[in-house]
Amino acid sequence: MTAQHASALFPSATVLGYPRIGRRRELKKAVEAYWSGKISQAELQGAAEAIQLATVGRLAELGLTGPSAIPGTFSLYDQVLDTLVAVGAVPSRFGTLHDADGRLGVDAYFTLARGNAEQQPLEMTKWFDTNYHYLVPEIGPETEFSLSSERVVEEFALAKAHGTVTRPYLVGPVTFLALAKASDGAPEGFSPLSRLDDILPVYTQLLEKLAAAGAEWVQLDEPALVADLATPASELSAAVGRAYAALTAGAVGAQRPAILLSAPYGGLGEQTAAVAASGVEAVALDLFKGALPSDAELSAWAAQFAGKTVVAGVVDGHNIWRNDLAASAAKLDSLRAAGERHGFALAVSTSTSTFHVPHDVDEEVQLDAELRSWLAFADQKVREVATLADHLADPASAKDAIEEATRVIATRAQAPGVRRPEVRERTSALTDADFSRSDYAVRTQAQGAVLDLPPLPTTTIGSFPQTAEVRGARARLNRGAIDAAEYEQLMKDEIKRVIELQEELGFDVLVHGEPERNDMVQYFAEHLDGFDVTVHGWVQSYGSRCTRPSILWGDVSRQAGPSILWGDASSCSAITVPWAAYAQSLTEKPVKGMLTGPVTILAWSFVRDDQPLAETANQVALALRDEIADLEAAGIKIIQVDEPALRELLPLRRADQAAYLDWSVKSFRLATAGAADATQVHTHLCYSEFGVIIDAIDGLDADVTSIEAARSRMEVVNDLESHGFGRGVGPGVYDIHSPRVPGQGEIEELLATAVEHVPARQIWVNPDCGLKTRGYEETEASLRNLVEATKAARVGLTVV
Ligand code: MET
Ligand SMILES: [Zn+2]
Repeated sequence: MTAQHASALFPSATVLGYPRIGRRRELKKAVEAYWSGKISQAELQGAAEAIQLATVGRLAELGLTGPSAIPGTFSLYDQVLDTLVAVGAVPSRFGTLHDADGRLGVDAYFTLARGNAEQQPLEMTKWFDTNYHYLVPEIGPETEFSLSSERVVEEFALAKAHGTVTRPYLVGPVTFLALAKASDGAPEGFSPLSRLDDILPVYTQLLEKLAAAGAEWVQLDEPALVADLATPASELSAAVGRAYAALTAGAVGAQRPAILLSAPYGGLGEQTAAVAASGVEAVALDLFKGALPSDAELSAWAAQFAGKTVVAGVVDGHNIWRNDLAASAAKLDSLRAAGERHGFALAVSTSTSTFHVPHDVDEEVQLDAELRSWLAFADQKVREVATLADHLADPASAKDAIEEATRVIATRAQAPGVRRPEVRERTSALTDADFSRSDYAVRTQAQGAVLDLPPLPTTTIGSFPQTAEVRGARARLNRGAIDAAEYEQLMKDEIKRVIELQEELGFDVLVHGEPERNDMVQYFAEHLDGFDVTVHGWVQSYGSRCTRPSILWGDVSRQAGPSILWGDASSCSAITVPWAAYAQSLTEKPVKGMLTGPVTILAWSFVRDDQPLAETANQVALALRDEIADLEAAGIKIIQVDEPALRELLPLRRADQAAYLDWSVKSFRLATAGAADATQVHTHLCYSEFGVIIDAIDGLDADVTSIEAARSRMEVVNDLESHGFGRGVGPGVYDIHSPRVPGQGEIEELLATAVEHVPARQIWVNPDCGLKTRGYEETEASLRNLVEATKAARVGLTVV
């Protein structure tokens, strides 16, 4: 057994992180007000501090009382960006963002996140298998590292001044570099992880400052260790060894806080040995997604952690179902026994940060009380963790709470709507034929006869800017201030405006603009049985952007009853048909019908955990298949089924990926395979790491696929080329995540790159994603440039 470190004891209960957007999205409001010049930097700072202090107060109230039990996981925008500015790793393309004192201030921080007139922002991509997007560091041989922001120290000092010693959080050095991309100028094959030795001194310096400020523990987050990334596993292990040898070299207390290395989102697998061998004082393991070793292997596994604290993440931080406390207590009991034999201490935690779930179920008073009793949001999870810590201290004290959880979970299984025979009969009767369309060649011909499209057809991804009027109309409908007929008219007016705008701009394939959709998943959830929606259940998606995932708790089908909208037409159970049909009635050009695909509906909802995802996906797919049939019957010739989340649910371990891709691709095919040959099926995916799942995308068998490409400067066309992707594809030429208007010349260049790599007959021209969050002014200017650039690109183009 190694010597016990002279560090403070780790608290018995903690969470790995907490929502930072505020219970009423106060951070979103403050940050956006700052961006638009409505509040000063000091006011923004005041709002940020108020959220941090409210969090500390709330977590203490919920039972995180010991020193260092409360994580300092606040962020103004993104935790990877926080770490990037702390170590000063500004990509050289931004020039000088540091001030005269070598600091990166708030404006530099937001420039990296949002870009400026000359520079695109940092690329954004999904954080592990979640719907959270982080900013991707760009690291090259030229990147200079220097301590450039002490925000994490200041945040710690703020809480301390108010009486609480928190546990500061940073993305660990291995994960920070493993998630970085090579900078533009870096030589071929350059690996950001090769800069590890250069970044470590800055972390050491920061740890020293934290210790000086009184921090007893720091949390270094290393989720890269639970995923199979491009970096070989042996290199990651070696990096963990080097990094934590350096970071633990100083004495705890005087030179650094004790270190909690956290590994959320899955099991450490073969990285366990490297982590256990490192000198860190505590390790947080995801024991919800990851598993405890079998009884036979437990002892050898446990022996590795001698002298440390194992922080057992037994409460899922990533979904909203009430924890099976009895099962968690059993895991903890066997861990405790192992810990007693092998000399490690034990603490209880969530498996991941809870910022993937909303704040508090008790806010959702409109939900059925029974459904509410099945759920645990962040605050409830804190209580669950505290209960389990009580169990470890004194089993009798937690007995009632554990039994209550067992009882509630049992009632859920029997509740009406959870299993409906008519839905299950349909999914169990499916055969292979239900999953396939005719050959692509046959379809292209049939579609060509119906659609008369120019080369490089232009279109958008579906949504147009959601104006304050549109959102206001929906709020008034919900309040009862206007009736359904009035609301319907307002939406129709908006659709008409959007159709006229697209005609005027010269688009080839139009959209109705999706004004009636508060959210692309929630809208469907509201029209399907088996779902419920929340009022305050916001979670951060990126920066100030939040989504409100729906709750998929029962068997899914289209609702049988009439909708409150569309008078007589409502006797059918259609979700989108009347809006699409209305839009089509206004123009000769084809209007795309817009659906959200089954995988995305699952990924962006909180999904039932009581059956395989494949079964749930097929239920949703059948509902969409019914909708497609109704759209065709209403004269819609192009139908887009968005699957922006296909990549997101991809398991982090390679060994699990094939099974996922099989059911996810099949569910999309099940949704779309009922379409006639002449109906052109589109899909939309919004991320740029296309290469990873290109076979799956091919497997979707969509006629046209639009994807993100502008932010990553068309890198995706290389993947398309090397794969020999043969169907229609629209690599986005306008990054809608930033307010920047792309110039016509810039778009022409992107298109030139695209047609160099992919046959022009396959190319579509479109933005990266929907325009919902943009303002009209910048959108119109950007779309005008897009259409004009396309016209220029068509000149002299030979399409074969
Ligand atoms: C996140 S993907 C968005 C697709 C949707 N059709 C839209 O345009 O908003
Ligand atoms: Zn998108």
